[in-house]
Amino acid sequence: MLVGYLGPLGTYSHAAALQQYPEEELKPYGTLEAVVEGVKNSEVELAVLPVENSTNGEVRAALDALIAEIGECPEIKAVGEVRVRIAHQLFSRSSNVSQVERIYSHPQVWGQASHWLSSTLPGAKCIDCDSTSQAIERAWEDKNGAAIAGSAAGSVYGIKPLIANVSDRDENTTRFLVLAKQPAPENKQHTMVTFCAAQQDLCKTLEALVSSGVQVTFLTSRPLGTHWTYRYIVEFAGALASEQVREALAKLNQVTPVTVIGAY
Ligand SMILES: O=C(O)C(=O)C[C@]1(C(=O)O)C=C[C@@H](O)C=C1
Repeated sequence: MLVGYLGPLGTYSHAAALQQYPEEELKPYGTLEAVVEGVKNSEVELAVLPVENSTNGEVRAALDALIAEIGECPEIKAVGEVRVRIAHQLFSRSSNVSQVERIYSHPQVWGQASHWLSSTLPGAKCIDCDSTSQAIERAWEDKNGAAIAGSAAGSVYGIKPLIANVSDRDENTTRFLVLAKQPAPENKQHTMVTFCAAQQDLCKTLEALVSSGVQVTFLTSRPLGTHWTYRYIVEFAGALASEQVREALAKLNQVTPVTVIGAY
């Protein structure tokens, strides 16, 4: 079985794929969008996609890519979840942190190390990269550059960190959804759905869930660009096959059409 992930080797997505599928063949992709496309085009049977970090919240690019591809290909579903401890380190060709002028990393990382960055390197420019491993490659071409990445990325490139811990929080964790072109499992503990609603209808949609007795565990919104209508992504506790969740989805469908993203 082939499992897609945001590469190259050594990214946190690679760690998630290895943690969940140690025996399977893994296929790296260059961007989060390409990971979801890989599932859509059946190049891989499964893929891991980061969706939420305990320090910095939702991974917006990943959720946007997932919603866009599900719109085109509704067979894509989340069928599992993997949680990975994220411990950031600073890697640099320079041996002195005061010489660092530019820092390379994945944009999701800035909010996971913002206190460290503003206290230690307040003047440094932050440069977005497609992944933390790519950040090391780019920082190595810059004599006043440094990358924030994990220890696995350092091992892949055979380098030691200049600073061993730059995360704002020790318990920093990212959760990844496992994607597949399969029906969402009926018996898992959590369900994720998406729907569109005007601002004033948000309470009605939540009421549909809460009055059915399900507990909402995650909620995020994206503006649709019209004033002021949103796409919501909501996760709640409960198996798809349970009476409670069936009732919740039926009630929600009466307010606005709902799409099941998956269950895990
Ligand atoms: O760049 C990586 O190493 C990734 O796997 C991406 C990613 C993310 O998009 O959230 C994964 C986990 C961390 O939160 C930081 C970056």
